[in-house]
Amino acid sequence: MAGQPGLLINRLEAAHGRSPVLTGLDLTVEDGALACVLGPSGCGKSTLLRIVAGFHPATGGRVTLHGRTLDDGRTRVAAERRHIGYVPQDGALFPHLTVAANIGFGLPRADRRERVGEMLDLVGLDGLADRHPHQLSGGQQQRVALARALAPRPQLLLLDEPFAALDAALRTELRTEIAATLRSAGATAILVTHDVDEAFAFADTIAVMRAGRIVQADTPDALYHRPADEGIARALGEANLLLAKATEGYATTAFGPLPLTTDTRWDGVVMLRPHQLRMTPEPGPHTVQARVTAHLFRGHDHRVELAPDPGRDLPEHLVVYTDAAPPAIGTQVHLQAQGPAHPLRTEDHPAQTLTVAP
Ligand SMILES: Nc1ncnc2c1ncn2[C@@H]1O[C@H](COP(=O)(O)OP(=O)(O)OP(=O)(O)O)[C@@H](O)[C@H]1O
Repeated sequence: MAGQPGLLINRLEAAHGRSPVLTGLDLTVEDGALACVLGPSGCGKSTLLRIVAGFHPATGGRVTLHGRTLDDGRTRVAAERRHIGYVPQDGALFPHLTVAANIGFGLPRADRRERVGEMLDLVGLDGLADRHPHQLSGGQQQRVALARALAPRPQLLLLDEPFAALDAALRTELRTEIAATLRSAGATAILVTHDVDEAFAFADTIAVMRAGRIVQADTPDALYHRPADEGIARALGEANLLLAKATEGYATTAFGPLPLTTDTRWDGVVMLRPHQLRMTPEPGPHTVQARVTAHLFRGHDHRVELAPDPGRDLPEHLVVYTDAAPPAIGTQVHLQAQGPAHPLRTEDHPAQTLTVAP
């Protein structure tokens, strides 16, 4: 049932040989939710999925699916008895079997034909049932892999960077399409990726992973606008960090007083995302003068890098995203900030919360 915790992972620990990989990882995925674990290469994402799937043992903690303990570091339910589907990076289809036989593999004979038909329909591959994997495009192969994983009606589907081998355009198309397919099937799924765009396109919940732990899990919107620290802020996108002094109800910055995302009084660093800064030709109240140092057309917008005038407690570079064509490199402009600014812990500025408003 949607809203009920389907998968519960508590204090999970795991190692490869003597090297610890997961060091007390917590994650909850509600039934019917599409969750994404986002983290850099090597942080332990695949290991996490492999433990949930039953291919790798936990050394501590607990993995529970619908109240049933799958692994508590001592006893483990066998992978084939977990009712969990797994789609690896390369799809791993059986090369000598047709598409239909790949999807129907392991299904009870009685409803195999019907279920294969449903799955082909779901992933939009009607008419390709008799082909072999080598006669399919990369995207079609991944759709077959998804259909094969969904065919036995798993309680949970695990996707390990399933779009990594595809080119950029196909990746974008397929991740949106597969998210829609999973939603229409009411599936509960976890996708692991190091690609933030993929996480945004796919997930209801993003869990940011760092060095064997989940450091923050929330909706994409909440994570983007209210990350807990600088590392999480940068994992979700570009960020402008400013020094701020706490004032009643506001943070005083080089851009003047800005409202905060929380009702905390905050002395330290605050974050503004690039779309919260605006370039104007004329100075105005609380504007900061800056010189355009670089710009990049990205199709949907322009990314502009600017060097603010020194001596204002600002970073060397600020980043602005704008729909309008940017001024030439070297042009002096004035920057205006739009709140709310978000208080952020950073390594250099472990900022202090002064008081929390009642
Ligand atoms: N079979 C293995 N034997 C020994 N060490 C391993 C093994 N598999 C993974 N590791 C190590 O465990 C750590 C986590 O690996 P894992 O594959 O889980 O990370 P990941 O976040 O999925 O990385 P990527 O995004 O590159 O796939 C890495 O340091 C890796 O080198």
